[in-house]
Amino acid sequence: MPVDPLKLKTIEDDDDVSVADSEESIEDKKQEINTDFTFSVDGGADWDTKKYQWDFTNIKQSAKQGQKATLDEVINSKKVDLSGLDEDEEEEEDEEEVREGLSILEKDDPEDIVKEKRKAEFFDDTVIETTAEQSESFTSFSLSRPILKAIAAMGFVKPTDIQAKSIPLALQGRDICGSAVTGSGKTAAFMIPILERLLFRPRTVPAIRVLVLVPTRELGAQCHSVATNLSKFSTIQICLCVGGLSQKLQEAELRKKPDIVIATPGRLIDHIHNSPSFSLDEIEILVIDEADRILEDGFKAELNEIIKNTPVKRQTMLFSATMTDNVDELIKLSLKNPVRLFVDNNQSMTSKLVQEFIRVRQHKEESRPAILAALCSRTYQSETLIFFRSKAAAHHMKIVFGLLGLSAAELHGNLTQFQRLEALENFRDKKVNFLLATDLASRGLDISGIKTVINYDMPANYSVYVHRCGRTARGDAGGRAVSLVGEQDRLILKLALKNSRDAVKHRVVPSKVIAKFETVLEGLKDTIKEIYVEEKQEKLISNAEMQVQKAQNMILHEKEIKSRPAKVWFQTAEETKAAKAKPVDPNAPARSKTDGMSRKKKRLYFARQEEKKEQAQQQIAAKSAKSASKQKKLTQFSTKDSGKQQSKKRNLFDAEISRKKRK
Ligand SMILES: Nc1ncnc2c1ncn2[C@@H]1O[C@H](COP(=O)(O)OP(=O)(O)OP(=O)(O)O)[C@@H](O)[C@H]1O
Repeated sequence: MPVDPLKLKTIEDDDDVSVADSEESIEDKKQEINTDFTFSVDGGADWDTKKYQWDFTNIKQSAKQGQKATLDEVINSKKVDLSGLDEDEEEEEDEEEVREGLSILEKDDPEDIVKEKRKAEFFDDTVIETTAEQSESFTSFSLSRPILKAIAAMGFVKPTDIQAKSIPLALQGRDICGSAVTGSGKTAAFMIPILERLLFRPRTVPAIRVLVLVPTRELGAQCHSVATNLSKFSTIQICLCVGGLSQKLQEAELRKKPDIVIATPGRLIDHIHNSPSFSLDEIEILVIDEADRILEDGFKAELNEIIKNTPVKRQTMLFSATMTDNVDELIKLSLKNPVRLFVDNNQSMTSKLVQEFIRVRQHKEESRPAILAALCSRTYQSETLIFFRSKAAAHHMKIVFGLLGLSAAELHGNLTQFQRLEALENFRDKKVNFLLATDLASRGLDISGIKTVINYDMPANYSVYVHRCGRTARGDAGGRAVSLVGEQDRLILKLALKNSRDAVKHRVVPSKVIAKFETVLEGLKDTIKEIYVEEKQEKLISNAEMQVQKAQNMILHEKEIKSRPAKVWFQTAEETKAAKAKPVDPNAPARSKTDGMSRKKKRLYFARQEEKKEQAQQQIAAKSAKSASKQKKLTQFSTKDSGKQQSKKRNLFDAEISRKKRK
């Protein structure tokens, strides 16, 4: 297969690192290649004992700290005593199989056949077998010593499946669409071959050759940490360009032309337009991590702008646990003969994950805070990550948890970058037992030791559910995902059941326990109000202080400030607004019925669609039952039985979630 001759050399079997770059000085070479090192399979640790942990110490230094957190002090002074609340009632846990009746989710759309045909034409689906050696050791990829040494230092002994499959192809310069379950090592799957190829870069003229796009700042920081560790025995330079960190420092780093830039789309575009001399003209490898997220509507305009600025002749690699293979979405990335590497069934969960569901009845929606408080006080008391749909809900619960004496950090977009990184570190280092987060934390974050993920409310779609749950049960570790499921979440529940590999559980929090916690929370209402008032006052004071500081700066440095060039953004304010309102691409596929709907409306819409499908199926079943009864005229249904049928129809949700099979 002809591969585009990229400037970055592709490693062939007979290539030798020591003669690769005649321009490098002997000192450089010594630094890069330590010939004493030999890769040993016993040298590293396995999943459980691995040494590597991300480190944000340097990154935090360039993040603005913002106002000092006084909230914790206020909450602590108002804490309540919960002792005696969890005396007698034991939480029930019912094991059950709830998979029956899921056939309605089977695809029977004739359009699928056309789609499959297009995929077959678009992807290079030649089966690429991984050799036994490639699955057993990193040495089989002919990697250079500095890379092997770093891999060993990180405690990696054997490549994971996605690594074994993607490393040889990426080394050949092939375009890749890669998917494997959460926590399966996708970052190293693209970073190892990139670093290996960079060892062979021409050194005389520095250039930004690799761009890694990530959807969130935290994921960027984590990816930067992995790349820095994997390249620590080389001279490869890596720059992190994400929002919330000092733009000035980033500009200075970019001027030095680092080999790799890891960026979030917004900050990258800011640099393209506002940092003199920065461009993506020399990019030879583009990686889009969490690609399905970056291909979503929210990032569409930004992605188009970035792609427009990168050379067409490049290697492109896309990775995600829920990777799209929708050809329409991928075509605009001008992939060349891409290989589809779907290691697990795309959308599937790791087999180490236990999923539990707690039903929240429609008239009991307001019990969610009490259910969560009960779960976290009694059952999941540490190493628990809790997801909320909104920043306000996560923050509210942070106050509630504080008052209940449950140590928690919050992670969402209303915090400064410094606070966000610190929250992550505090949770990772077990300084707090709970992390209360929005979907900002749902993708990619790798925090070892998370035992439980709780979905306080279900996300808008199933792939977000997969990513949220994927924060636990990573690598070889086990984990549990506990979800509070309301009437409107039936579709996601069904998909979760359909795609789960093992039994799922139905957890019942005893109503007496919920009632007790409801009473406690009711008693806290006034205190919570007081805290909000204090918080608001604190914010007003700090805003006023900021204004004063700004005014002082203006007085002192007016000339310099006014002479700064005005910032440029690739869209006008109107265009940004319009982009949010309608698809930017005139050739984009027609809007789906749910486009523009709020998440709540979307969920209701999907639930209603599901209901309609079910009703249609039930009608068909009823019709065939009727015709069957006609043939056997003597058979009479008792009124009791038909009553049962009726109630079964009405309570299909009940049947799904609470059909019990005690073990
Ligand atoms: N070959 C390996 N051996 C042991 N540990 C590994 C190996 N490769 C990666 N890891 C570790 O596995 C963990 C998960 O890796 P990573 O975050 O890259 O997963 P991922 O597949 O990108 O997950 P997600 O889909 O959630 O983003 C990390 O802690 C990483 O250090």
